[in-house]
Amino acid sequence: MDLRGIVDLLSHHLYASPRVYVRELLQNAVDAITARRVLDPGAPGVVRIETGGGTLRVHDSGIGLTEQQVHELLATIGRSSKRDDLGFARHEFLGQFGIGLLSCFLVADEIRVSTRCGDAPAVEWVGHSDGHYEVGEGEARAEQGTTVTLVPRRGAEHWLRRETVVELARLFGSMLPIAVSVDGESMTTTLAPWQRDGDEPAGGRRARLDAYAEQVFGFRPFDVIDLDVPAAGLRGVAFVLPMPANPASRVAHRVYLKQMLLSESIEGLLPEWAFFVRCVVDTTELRPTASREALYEDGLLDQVRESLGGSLRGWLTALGRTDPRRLRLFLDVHHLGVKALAVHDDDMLRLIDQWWPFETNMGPLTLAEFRERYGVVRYIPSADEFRQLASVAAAQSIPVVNGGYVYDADLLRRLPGLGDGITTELLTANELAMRLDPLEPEAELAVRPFLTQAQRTLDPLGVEVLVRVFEPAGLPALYLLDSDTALQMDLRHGRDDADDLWSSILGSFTTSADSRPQLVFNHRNPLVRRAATLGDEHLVALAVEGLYVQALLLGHQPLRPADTAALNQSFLGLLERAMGESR
Ligand SMILES: Nc1ncnc2c1ncn2[C@@H]1O[C@H](COP(=O)(O)OP(=O)(O)OP(=O)(O)O)[C@@H](O)[C@H]1O
Repeated sequence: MDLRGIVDLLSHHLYASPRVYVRELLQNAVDAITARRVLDPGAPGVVRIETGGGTLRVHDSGIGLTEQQVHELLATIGRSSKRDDLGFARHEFLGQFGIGLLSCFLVADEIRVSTRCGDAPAVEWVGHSDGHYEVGEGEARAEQGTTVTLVPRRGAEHWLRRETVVELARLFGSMLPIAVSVDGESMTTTLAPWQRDGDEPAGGRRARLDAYAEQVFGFRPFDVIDLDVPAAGLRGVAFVLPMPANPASRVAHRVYLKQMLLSESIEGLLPEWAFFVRCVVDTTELRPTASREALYEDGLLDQVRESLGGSLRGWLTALGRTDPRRLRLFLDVHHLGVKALAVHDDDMLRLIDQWWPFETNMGPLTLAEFRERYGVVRYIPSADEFRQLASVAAAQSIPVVNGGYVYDADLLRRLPGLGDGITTELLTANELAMRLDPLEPEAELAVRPFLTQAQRTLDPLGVEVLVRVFEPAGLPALYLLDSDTALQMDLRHGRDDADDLWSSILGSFTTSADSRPQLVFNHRNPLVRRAATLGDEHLVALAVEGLYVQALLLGHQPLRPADTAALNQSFLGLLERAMGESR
């Protein structure tokens, strides 16, 4: 068979980079040692890699191959000694597909395998990338095991250089339980992040993990969370990011399979909401895809995802119980993620309820604190409306929460679902207007002429005029526009400006009720009282327009061209009157 097509397939479609050849060689060496130790548990376990001299040599003290196995296993694509009689991957091995050795053709033109199994004579197999191979008598080997020699392809020599091999052997093999060396230098670390050493001093493990996260992920973790899913033979550590993460960004984790690095960028290991951690895990049971760069989506992976999500949730709730100050610090950075989660998860909603300070018109308070002080959780679902109403509501002693930030209105709506007799209530501009005190009948009668004239002045601007008594007395008028009315106004404007078809479509959304924004004059305000008793109609009109625009500005409302015209008219008119009088 001509292997060139197969090599092309592997390099362009299966493996992300030729660097995986080191992983595949290490993996075969480790598997061979595992196989030998099944028969002889005390057998040596070393992998020595040598560079230089124009080739790369990988020696292992593994089980080796007989001549018959060489013919059967090395000369046939897809043949593997690591599957059982039924064709299932055998649990103790890393390999299973019978194609890994071919990845060496990504960097080599020739692969030589010199091997001895037990007392059988040594054999040498030489395979070429064009598909032909020879099998012959091997050089005598003092030790049982295998040496794989790669003769580089032209242009691929750099993949076999010492520095590259050291880097790749460390990357893929540093956590292996078997000693790996390159030109005599050890590649294996003493302790993997998920391992514990009884002799390690208190705080020593945390310092070690912090250093690991900094080196591998580039950040000093806010905290570390141990992960353990026995069903998947999974152990690991989740590092909590110390900075906000974009919930939409790809979250990739480092996954080891039986302590050999599978990939640095495995997605889908955790639930989507867990974007605030990066993990390093080792698993014995999850299955890799043939490229070994992703995990096979199966029921076990689902189970792992759920269980790891549970560990993160458990960490969060425990933090709330044991160290609320740190939980607050965590929420400062990751509240968006936790809120996203709380939209569907009661435990997280409780956490937000207890620990996340909301903006309220009585200062920042958690919802639990708010309830304790004021009972009903009254909230305004839009930040603009909150800004408009907060101070007036406060002056009437109506405490209210700003539910206008991302997820907040959803969370507030869900809050009563937590039970414990929690009640919430929406506060709209209209409701606030209804809570302002009406005038005594006599006073009401006295202001009627003023009200009629004010209404006439503001009719062209589409505003309804009211007079009420409210705090603070220093505020002459309040502009109230709730979101429903604002929508209706937008639709009406759109309908007036649009062509027939579009305007009939918009018309079907507008309600027949004539909802207009309201300007509420404050009868407690001395200026308003004076204006109400003025006989001078022109001056009243100027004052009403001026107070109207001031109320708009206080309510952070945008000025339409008609509002700006009213502002000019009132300002210039009042100036003129003032100058005329002083003349
Ligand atoms: N160093 C080695 N010592 C002993 N046998 C080996 C060695 N390298 C390869 N083999 C044999 O060659 C077979 C094919 O190896 P190859 O790497 O192509 O596939 P695999 O390891 O079985 O599976 P995968 O494609 O998943 O890596 C192995 O199943 C094994 O029997």
